[in-house]
Amino acid sequence: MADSVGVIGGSGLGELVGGDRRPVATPYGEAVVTVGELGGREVVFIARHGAGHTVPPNRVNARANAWALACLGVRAIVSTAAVGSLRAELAPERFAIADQLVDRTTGRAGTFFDGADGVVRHLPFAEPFCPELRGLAAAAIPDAAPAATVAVIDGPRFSTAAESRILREHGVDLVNMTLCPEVALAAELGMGTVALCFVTDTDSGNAHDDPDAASAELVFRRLAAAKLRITTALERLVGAVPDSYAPRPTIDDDAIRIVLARPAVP
Ligand SMILES: CSC[C@H]1O[C@H](OP(=O)(O)O)[C@H](O)[C@@H]1O
Ligand SMILES: Nc1ncnc2[nH]cnc12
Repeated sequence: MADSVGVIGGSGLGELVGGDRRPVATPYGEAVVTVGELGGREVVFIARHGAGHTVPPNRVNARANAWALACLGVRAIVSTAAVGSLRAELAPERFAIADQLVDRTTGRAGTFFDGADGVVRHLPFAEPFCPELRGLAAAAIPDAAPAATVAVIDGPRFSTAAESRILREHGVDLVNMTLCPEVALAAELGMGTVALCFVTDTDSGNAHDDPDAASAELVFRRLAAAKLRITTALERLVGAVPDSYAPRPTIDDDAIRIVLARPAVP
């Protein structure tokens, strides 16, 4: 049987597939998954912020989520991310496929290889997202910008105008609060990721009275209005992942096996 595709739903996608939500105990605490169907195939769905957006970005248990998906046999992860845009050409309501990350988060548990049991590995991360999955996404969602550099900030507050300007001057296209360390943790467990970004706002805005400047109210309103578009794009992308999909080798299998054998805590 084909491997399930993992789907991590971001803001606005607390519920996506029918099926029972069930807790999975992991060494890092509980993950909540729903095994269901999307795009004609079995998916393991995780709502990043919980079903009712009760988990803020700085408290997402990304290690528990990645560990649960890997244990359930997932090899490809398709995620969604609401993003603020720093570029006029990436206007609100556009899709973009992330290809680079700038990690501006602090203090998040960002690795499975923290040396606790003597297993130390260093993830190659020049290409944080899986090129094969990005190519599939670009073909499946032709109106999406095919590449974008995303800076990930701690949140939950949005950026100041100065922070936003500095990111833009440093070549960043989009801003988000959750893709780090999620993408690296998935790669550490041998899973490939593609992130479908949906532009909800212009971050701190292009003028002091920019109506597209970020606010949670605006982000949720735009996500709600676009839910069908986002779900349809996800279905296409999930349906495009071939049964033969094999992630790029990242960390050696022995080390991954050791991480996945760690005892779950109830
Ligand atoms: C609700 S405003 C900010 C919130 O939206 C994004 O979430 P996600 O990446 O899960 O789609 C952003 O990262 C923040 O968590
Ligand atoms: N402007 C922004 N900054 C960070 N995360 C976001 N998610 C949606 N819009 C955002």
